[in-house]
Amino acid sequence: MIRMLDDLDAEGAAIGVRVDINSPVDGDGGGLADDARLRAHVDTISELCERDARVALLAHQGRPGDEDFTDLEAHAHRLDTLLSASVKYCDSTFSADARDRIDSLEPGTAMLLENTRFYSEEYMSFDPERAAETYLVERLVPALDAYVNDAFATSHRRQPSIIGFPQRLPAYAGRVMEREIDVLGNISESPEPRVYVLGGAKVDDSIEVARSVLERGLADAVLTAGIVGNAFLLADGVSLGAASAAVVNERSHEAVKEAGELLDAFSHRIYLPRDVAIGRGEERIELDLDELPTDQPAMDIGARTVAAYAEILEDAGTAILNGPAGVFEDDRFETGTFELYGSATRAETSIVGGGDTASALRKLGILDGFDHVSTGGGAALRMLTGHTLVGIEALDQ
Ligand SMILES: Nc1ncnc2c1ncn2[C@@H]1O[C@H](COP(=O)(O)OP(=O)(O)OP(=O)(O)O)[C@@H](O)[C@H]1O
Ligand SMILES: O=C(O)[C@H](O)COP(=O)(O)O
Repeated sequence: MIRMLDDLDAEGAAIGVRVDINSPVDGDGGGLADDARLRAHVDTISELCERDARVALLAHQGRPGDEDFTDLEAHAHRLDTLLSASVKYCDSTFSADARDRIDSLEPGTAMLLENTRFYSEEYMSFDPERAAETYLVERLVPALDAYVNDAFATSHRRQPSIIGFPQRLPAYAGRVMEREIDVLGNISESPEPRVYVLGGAKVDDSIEVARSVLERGLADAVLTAGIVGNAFLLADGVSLGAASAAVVNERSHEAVKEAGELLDAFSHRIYLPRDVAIGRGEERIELDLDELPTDQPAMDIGARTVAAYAEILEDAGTAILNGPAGVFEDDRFETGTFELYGSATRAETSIVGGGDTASALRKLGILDGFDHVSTGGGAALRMLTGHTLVGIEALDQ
């Protein structure tokens, strides 16, 4: 059974709370370019502070070697502004100083510990038992009374801060985690017909999702768009042109073959774009499939595809969407995503996963129309295929 915050005796307790505030950062100076993930955790942190807990926040930012691999000072300042309780910053994660500062936290206040991935163990994969023996867990456990996992978006990772602490401390799901489990953990119970829209650039991941939901009978229809749609068109023998084929092949060598296998097995449940949009100079030009190939890459789905997909989505019991329909960052190619996702909001229930997708919808101003916008990318995709996550399993004590 997974225990929730309601089960936690918070008053005066030192609570380690794992959050996922991994965010886009500004190139210069390491400021935050988007604080949506920080806002998502406000409920959990505020509630614990209001209940007089002493909150030690654990989080990562970026991956070692990447430009967004930064310290968490800016995150702490932003959380301090977002919350009515005070949030301090500690520039180490489990040093003696960090432990002393946890010990002297005032009830009703929080402190963000340094980027967990500054320590190499946190960027490795462990079994839960081994994760519980890492330095991070060993050193912090004596300073903590309980652990809360609110980092749904990282809970597919076998990392110590996710799966180690529940081996050693009473463990609870935070409010973000609770909401995500409620919606994504019961996907097979959601209203039918269930329609998955798979767009974006992660062709291999999306094909894997398509395979899984079709084989498990979770999907009544899979609508393809973005580079994923182009891979399916190529697999169906449509001659898109060398430029589009190169974009697909750059992403994956196996995609067209695997998409072809899925089409052989499930052709009646997989839907392909009927037209595409390309750029010529400043202009957007839509081409039907019989007007192809073209020397320009297909950057969006066209109006005929949007209309056909909208009919299916508006009748859906559940619409589950991941990945934009086109290169939404370019004004000429945002309409496919805007129209397609707009029609999905008219389904009985609409669920969106994927960080880029959420930021596309925020840019297009249609994010509020969805019933559930997951904080997770890879984690949400895994749940949407009917699997659980190691971090959630670890909470099941
Ligand atoms: N036809 C296309 N050609 C080139 N790029 C495309 C096309 N369609 C969509 N994209 C690109 O796909 C990217 C987003 O895809 P991605 O699969 O990463 O989304 P996501 O699942 O929401 O993200 P994440 O899982 O990282 O949170 C966007 O940058 C968009 O420009
Ligand atoms: O952004 C995410 O999907 C999560 O924060 C996990 O990050 P990771 O893919 O670097 O483990």
